[in-house]
Amino acid sequence: MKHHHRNPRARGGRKRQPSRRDPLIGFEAPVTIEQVGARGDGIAHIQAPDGKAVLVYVDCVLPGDEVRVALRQKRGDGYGAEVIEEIARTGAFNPPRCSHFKECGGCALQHMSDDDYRAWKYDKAKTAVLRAGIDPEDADDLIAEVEISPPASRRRAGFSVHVGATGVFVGFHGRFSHTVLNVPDCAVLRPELMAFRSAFVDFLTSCPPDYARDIKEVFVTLVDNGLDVLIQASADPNLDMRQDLAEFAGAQNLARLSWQVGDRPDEPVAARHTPLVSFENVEVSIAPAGFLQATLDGQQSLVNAVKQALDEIAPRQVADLFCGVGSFTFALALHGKRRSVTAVESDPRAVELLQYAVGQSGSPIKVVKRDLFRQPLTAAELGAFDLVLFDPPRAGALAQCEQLATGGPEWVLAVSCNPATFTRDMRVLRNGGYEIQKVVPVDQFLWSSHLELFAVLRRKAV
Ligand SMILES: C[S@@+](CC[C@H](N)C(=O)[O-])C[C@H]1O[C@@H](n2cnc3c(N)ncnc32)[C@H](O)[C@@H]1O
Repeated sequence: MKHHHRNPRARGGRKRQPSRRDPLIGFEAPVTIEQVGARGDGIAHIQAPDGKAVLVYVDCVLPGDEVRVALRQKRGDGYGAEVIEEIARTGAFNPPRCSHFKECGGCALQHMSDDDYRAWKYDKAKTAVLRAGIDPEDADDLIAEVEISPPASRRRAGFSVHVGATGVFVGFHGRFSHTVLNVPDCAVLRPELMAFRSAFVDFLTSCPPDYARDIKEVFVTLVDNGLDVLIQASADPNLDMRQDLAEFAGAQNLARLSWQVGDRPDEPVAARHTPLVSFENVEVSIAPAGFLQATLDGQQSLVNAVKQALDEIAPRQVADLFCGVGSFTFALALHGKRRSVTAVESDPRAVELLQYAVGQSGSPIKVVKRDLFRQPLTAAELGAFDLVLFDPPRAGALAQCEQLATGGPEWVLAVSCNPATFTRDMRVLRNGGYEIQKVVPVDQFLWSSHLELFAVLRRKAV
């Protein structure tokens, strides 16, 4: 076989230049923090040696703080900068709630006072609503108070794992780094997840390092009857490791422990009880690391908002799009008067598990497997419903919103985990004749920059 060696000069290309270090990396300057940006970091400007204003993003600071920073890396349109000296702290600074706040990449805003934090999340919702084209005078009337999940309430976590010469680490990545940090006093996770994390560190410490080193991540979900755990690894466990894991699952009373290599299907190593969650008293099983709302409080806030809308709208035929295993589906079908629901989802496992729960409970729900990005419900199909709820992944529901804009029903309920795609989708719906009647911000990722938004939309009468 002939090999073609590429010679850039032979083809008139330029000789590759040795990479040159950015002269601003390492540059130090005093700054006053102007505001907290969308990702939770402080935003300020410094003057570079050439006189140009340079945007810097600074962690763990508040507006008004005066600090001396060193530029560490290029970040977007500016530079990530580290505080090397605190000159004057003027912001209402809350003592961080865990010992690893400054190093850990998990939370960005623990140091804000509770009132400022609430106001910051509200502003995030308001920015999304204003960008959707709502008149600034109307925005505050539309947006409800932010519903914030309390500390120690997150019921799902993906811990990174590193087993090496320096020890065993099960936790989160450091800020802008690949280093895995142990997080023994994380303030956002449920105590059951914290106890698991610590037991898993002990387990990996006692394992032969050769087995333990294959483990890259562990996903833990607290369900109604225990913990459902999925280990992501680079190789299959051998017989000894399987035996050890089964014993560990027993000792920790896990509901299920599964193992997955890359994208291959996961396999149960210890299936002790079927992991169950309950929606409107209907038990549903989840797939390993399958989607659930991040906190029970957040799920309840969203479901309550859905129920309130049902009470006001009294629909008869409902579509629940991107339904997962049914966090909203059973409320839509069973709250108050029973009504028929068509629930649509692309993930085959979620479809199967929801279908099973529907069959067992005799709920008036039809489950459909369909890819709503490629094949959204068409305007003609949407004619069968008087209410559509959609709850897409972070990418949003553009294709579906385009169909809703041309032929959607009178009422739409939108749930979003990404304010940017929420804004885009709301614009499409508003251009199609919908009015946003209400927005409920729901914060399930305490002290992070994430926010969920629930919106009620109604088609304007023509
Ligand atoms: C944010 S989750 C919401 C799930 C559910 N509504 C809940 O609250 O539990 C988004 C869901 O959309 C599903 N999904 C992702 N891409 C999809 C697509 N192209 N078509 C249909 N469903 C999709 C995911 O599998 C996931 O279940």
